[in-house]
Amino acid sequence: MKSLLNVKNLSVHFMLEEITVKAVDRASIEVKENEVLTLIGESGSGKSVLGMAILKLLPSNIKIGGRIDFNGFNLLELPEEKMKDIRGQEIAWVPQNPSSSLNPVLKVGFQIAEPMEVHLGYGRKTAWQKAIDLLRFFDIRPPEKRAKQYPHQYSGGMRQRALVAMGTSTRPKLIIADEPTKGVDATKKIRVIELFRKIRNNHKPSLLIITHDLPFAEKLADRVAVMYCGQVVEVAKAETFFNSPLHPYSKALLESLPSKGLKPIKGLSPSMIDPPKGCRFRPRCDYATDKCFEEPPFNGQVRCWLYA
Ligand SMILES: Nc1ncnc2c1ncn2[C@@H]1O[C@H](COP(=O)(O)OP(=O)(O)OP(=O)(O)O)[C@@H](O)[C@H]1O
Ligand code: NI
Repeated sequence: MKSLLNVKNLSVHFMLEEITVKAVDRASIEVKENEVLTLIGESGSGKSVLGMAILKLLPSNIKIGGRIDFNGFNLLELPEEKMKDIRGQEIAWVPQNPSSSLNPVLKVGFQIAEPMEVHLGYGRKTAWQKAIDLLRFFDIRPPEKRAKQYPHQYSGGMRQRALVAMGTSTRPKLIIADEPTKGVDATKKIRVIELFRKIRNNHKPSLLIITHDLPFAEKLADRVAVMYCGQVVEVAKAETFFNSPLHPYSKALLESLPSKGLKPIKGLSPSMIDPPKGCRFRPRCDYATDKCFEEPPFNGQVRCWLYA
């Protein structure tokens, strides 16, 4: 499969008054055409920052390094003008909180139709009709009536599906979804899974799904990338990963699942201001040796001296 997105050695540092938060540190991920990559890891490991960096949605007090190649361009070098087109048409961002991401004073149908008018050049009527088709596709019924309603008239699940409809209306090549199961109860989670499967079968985009919900990731992923303290520590095929993870952190993460014994990971997440030297998981790792005070190598799959 051809590569669509290639994030190489990306670093994102928040420059605060007295401190620097190294939220992402030389992270590399690749998303191929028509594949689903899930980015997993504990809260605060830098997943959302990495996702937002791709769309350049971060505040200005950051220092950013590395490159983000998308479809032949390094996004970090693209002017804001061009980034707007990319955001409107080629890469969709489905944010974490559907409630605050829809405009409360605009009809949902309009919010779905507008990007198609702006970016695909559709006339108002055609765009409205397409918005209704999309609402139907995403099971928001009756679509004609729902299109004329405002976000507060929708349930939480419907708002999330409407946001996805909005993000996918221009048939982007890449969809980045941040924690799509956050706040979704177990019975409704299956619908979110179906939703992404449907998008995938329909217009065959690539998906980057950011989540700390491992069972959810397992149901959708072709490949998995694991983040720990701002770094990507393992990348693997989903099936291989969920059966036999390599990195000690990945192993611990899977063992902490209810289905695998609910064994909590010992110790605390390290600081991103002053991360541990060498391997960042070393202070919590059962396999650590003196070697681990040195920066672990990355052989393309796992960042750990055990596999060097
Ligand atoms: N605007 C900001 N200014 C300073 N630090 C920030 C900012 N945004 C995020 N951070 C820090 O960057 C780090 C990574 O945050 P991020 O939101 O990417 O984590 P995450 O892996 O997405 O976690 P979660 O699963 O909780 O969403 C955290 O330490 C966070 O406090
Ligand atoms: Ni996040």
